[in-house]
Amino acid sequence: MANFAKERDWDQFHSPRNLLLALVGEVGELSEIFQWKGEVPKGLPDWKEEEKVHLGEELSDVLLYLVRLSDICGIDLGKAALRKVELNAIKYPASNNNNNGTA
Ligand SMILES: Nc1ccn([C@H]2C[C@H](O)[C@@H](COP(=O)(O)OP(=O)(O)OP(=O)(O)O)O2)c(=O)n1
Repeated sequence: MANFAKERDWDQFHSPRNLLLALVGEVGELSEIFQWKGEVPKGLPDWKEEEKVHLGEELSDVLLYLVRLSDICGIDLGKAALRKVELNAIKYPASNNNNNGTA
């Protein structure tokens, strides 16, 4: 993403705030795919191939803007995410199976 922006002289647009707004916009586009459908089964067995391709595109847009936002903010997202998984494991021990994550 850093190379992609540099090659197009887009660093000027990729400020933290702009990237956050772009990310939220793509989350909106992702939400539109599920809008009005009601609950859908895991694996989306009834979806057409083109709908799944579209879903993959919107998921990717969210991921790419998230990665770029993290980079531009000087956050090592891989490292931060692994640390967060460790923190989650401490907060929600596997032995405590009555805790569904809402407490
Ligand atoms: N200033 C920009 C514009 C685009 N992109 C990249 C990141 C996203 O992966 C994708 C977003 O492109 P679009 O804004 O064209 O959005 P869509 O692909 O969702 O197109 P549309 O909104 O027409 O569905 O391109 C980027 O990094 N910086």
